[in-house]
Amino acid sequence: MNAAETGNGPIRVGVIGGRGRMGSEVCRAVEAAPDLELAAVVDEGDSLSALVDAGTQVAVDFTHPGVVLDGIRFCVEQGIHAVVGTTGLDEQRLATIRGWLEPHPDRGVLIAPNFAIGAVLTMKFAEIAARYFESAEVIELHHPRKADAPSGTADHTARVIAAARRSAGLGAAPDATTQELAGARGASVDDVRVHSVRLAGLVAHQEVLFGTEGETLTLRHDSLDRKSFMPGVLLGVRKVSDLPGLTVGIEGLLEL
Ligand SMILES: NC(=O)c1ccc[n+]([C@@H]2O[C@H](COP(=O)([O-])OP(=O)(O)OC[C@H]3O[C@@H](n4cnc5c(N)ncnc54)[C@H](O)[C@@H]3O)[C@@H](O)[C@H]2O)c1
Ligand SMILES: O=C(O)C1=N[C@H](C(=O)O)CCC1
Repeated sequence: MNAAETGNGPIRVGVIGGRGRMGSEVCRAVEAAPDLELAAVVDEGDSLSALVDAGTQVAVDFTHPGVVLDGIRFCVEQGIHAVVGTTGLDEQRLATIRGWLEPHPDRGVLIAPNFAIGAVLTMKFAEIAARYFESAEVIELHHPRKADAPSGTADHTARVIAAARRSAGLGAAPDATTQELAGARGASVDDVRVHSVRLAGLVAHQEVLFGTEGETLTLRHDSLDRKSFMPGVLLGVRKVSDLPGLTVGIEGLLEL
């Protein structure tokens, strides 16, 4: 059987970054699922060929923005479907992945900035709300060992809001700031301000603030434990072989 086919038995899953915070949680979740089998665990210093040697059908990647493309390319070339949670994959990098997939129409790569159902819903609600408010800003709050800022989720949320504002014909949000200490107004992602907090004790949290004359709306999501990401990751592992090509986000799998 081609590795890209998952067949009827348990799906053989390999985890890239399997000794990290997310990767080790994924290993536990896969081991606890009767329809999945943990075939390989790969981390820094290990060869990706261990995935092939172990007959991996679906690889899950939670590594680092600096190395994630290597794992995805390896999987596509070796006929292994990939479920990717690692952040830092901008439009240019997504285009590169689409290029790798072109000669391999049977392979699936699913990339999601956030696998937690509440975070996915927050982004959906933000998309709905965006057209009704003059102002929108995003605050993301994470543990201090996080490598990237802003978070992939905040970046995605800001872009979703910006697109909804554009299609509703909204211009720039009101802001009279002319004098600013560098960074005081956060980063501008597609003209939406994004603020990053790094605080010991946190896991992954986000607030989306909307405001207009006389009212505000705040959407808040909290991942209090990395277990919150596991149902989404396992859903991706089970579905990715039915999703040839590149899929971004799990909202389509949840039928939102
Ligand atoms: N999509 C989501 O729902 C979601 C949720 C949480 C975290 N993340 C993202 O997942 C990524 C990992 O987060 P984390 O908190 O688990 O980080 P972490 O630092 O705890 O884990 C990363 C692991 O990758 C390993 N690694 C580094 N280079 C490697 C290589 N070349 N080959 C194999 N393994 C390698 C590291 O040794 C480490 O064990 C980050 O980009 C983070 O933003 C996404
Ligand atoms: O802990 C992290 O790192 C997280 N990264 C993702 C992001 O950047 O949005 C998802 C939430 C947790």
